Amino acid sequence: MPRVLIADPLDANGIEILTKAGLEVDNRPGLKGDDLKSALRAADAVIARSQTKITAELLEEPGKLRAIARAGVGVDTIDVPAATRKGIVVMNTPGGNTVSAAEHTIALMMSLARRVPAADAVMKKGGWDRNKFVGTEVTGKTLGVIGLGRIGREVAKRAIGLEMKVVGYDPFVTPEKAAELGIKGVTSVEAMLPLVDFLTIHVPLTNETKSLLGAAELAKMKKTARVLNVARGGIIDEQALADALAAGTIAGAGIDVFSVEPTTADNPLLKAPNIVLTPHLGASTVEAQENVALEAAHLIADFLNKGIVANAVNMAAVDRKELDELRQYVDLARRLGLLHAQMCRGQIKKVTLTYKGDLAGRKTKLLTSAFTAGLLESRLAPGVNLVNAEVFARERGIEIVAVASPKKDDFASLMQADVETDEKTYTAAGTLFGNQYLRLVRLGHFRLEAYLDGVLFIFSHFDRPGLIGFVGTTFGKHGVNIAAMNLGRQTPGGEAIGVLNLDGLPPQEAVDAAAAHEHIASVSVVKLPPEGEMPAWLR
Ligand SMILES: NC(=O)c1ccc[n+]([C@@H]2O[C@H](COP(=O)([O-])OP(=O)(O)OC[C@H]3O[C@@H](n4cnc5c(N)ncnc54)[C@H](O)[C@@H]3O)[C@@H](O)[C@H]2O)c1
Ligand SMILES: O=C(O)CC[C@@H](O)C(=O)O
Repeated sequence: MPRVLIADPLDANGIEILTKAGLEVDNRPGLKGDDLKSALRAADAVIARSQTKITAELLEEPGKLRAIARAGVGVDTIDVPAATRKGIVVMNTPGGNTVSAAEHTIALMMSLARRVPAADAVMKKGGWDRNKFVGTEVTGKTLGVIGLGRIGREVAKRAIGLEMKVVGYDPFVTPEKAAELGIKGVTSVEAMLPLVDFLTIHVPLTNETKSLLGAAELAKMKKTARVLNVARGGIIDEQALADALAAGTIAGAGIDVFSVEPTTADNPLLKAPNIVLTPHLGASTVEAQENVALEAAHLIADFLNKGIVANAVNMAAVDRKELDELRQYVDLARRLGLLHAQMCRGQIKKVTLTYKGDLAGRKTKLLTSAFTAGLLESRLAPGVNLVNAEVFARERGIEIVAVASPKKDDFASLMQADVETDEKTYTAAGTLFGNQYLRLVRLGHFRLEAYLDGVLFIFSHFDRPGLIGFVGTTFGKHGVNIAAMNLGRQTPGGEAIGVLNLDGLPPQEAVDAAAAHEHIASVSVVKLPPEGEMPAWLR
């Protein structure tokens, strides 16, 4: 029974989905250090919220772990490159907490504008001061939104409802699209800074967005402006913000997220004036927690039970229907990769995969990954799969190019793989006969129809009478049975290729004896999985 570790508190409905899906649930939120490490190794999948940081160190020996689901949006709490290298798929649940995060942003804005938390604290200490807490209206004020994705747009929609003017910046949203949303698009953060009364940030934490708002940026804002961060700690430089608040060059801040969580006593924002703080509560509503828990549980159950990959941040999505339709082609792609790995001589530089005919319109990213996994799996330690194959190829300096060519030639669908090494370019192409039988239909410039399973003896030769008989007799002498034979040639008497499907691996003496024939130019023995045998990642 596959096991799922629940690393952070998860809504009970999510746990129920996992149990009903026949999965064993290891519900131990809050594990740390070695306990977390061993729980991760013993699990097939893990569901985490933002408290648990899944680091490269935790994934060093991943054991059985195959999937990580983030019950939330930001995957900055997971070392995605490390997970990818280990072949672990990382999925998230965007959308489930969008409304909650947007509403929390508005809550912080209104709290700041009307100084609600400060007044509340004074009253609870017995005070009654009606002059100290004079606020500001938001109506007619300008809100700047950095990041016009799901949450940024929901915040903008609510701000428009509050009769605010909204300006927005997002490099992936055109000014026309922004205008459709009632937002005035600007072309840079700098252009927005002097205009706004409130500024809110809704971008992921990346190398590019780290310290997006530092001392220089804060200095460009109005002294009366207030800033909000319900995205990620570190996007606003905390020391620079604390200094600006203390100097009064910024009027206030509402902050939900911090560079170190839980915050430590030395966080400068804890002592800053005019600031409203919440401990990463953007997604903490009954509704959001139920949404993300259900979504994460479904993602994991579908992945472990059916091989469906959805919302993955490190591989192409694969739905059930696509997987069923493409499974044979994925198998074909991997086998072509395995074939090339065993035939190619020299250092592999570049792979060009051409998807022809009907295949051109399909989800070929999956096939590209499968080919690459096949190409690398015999050369690397076990663990190469659809998730990490292309990363490994890139790291080895192998360029992978995929080309779609809808024009049909001899076959309705064809996958051709050209592998360029420092010695020559090797070509092989395959297709499915009757939509299920895998066939090798091109090798170099020869056409053939060979099986793509078991042991293949491939020999390029000159088409001469008696040569095929010689090869058959040679293998016969060594007790090797030939199950099938396929020949391709261009002209009678010219260059030709032979592919024999053997019932077992031929002894080296038989191979050497065949290779010694004066009209045989080269030989390769290729071992492929038996027909229908697929790796775990494809079953
Ligand atoms: N506080 C919380 O509890 C909480 C809850 C949910 C999400 N979040 C955070 O909010 C972030 C945004 O979530 P979302 O669902 O809106 O994500 P999203 O992917 O829908 O939107 C992010 C937007 O940021 C834009 N962007 C990226 N880099 C940018 C840059 N340098 N400048 C301007 N725009 C840039 C992208 O184009 C995208 O449109 C998440 O990454 C997550 O870290 C926090
Ligand atoms: O786990 C949480 O509650 C926070 C989630 C939030 O930060 C997110 O990125 O979705």
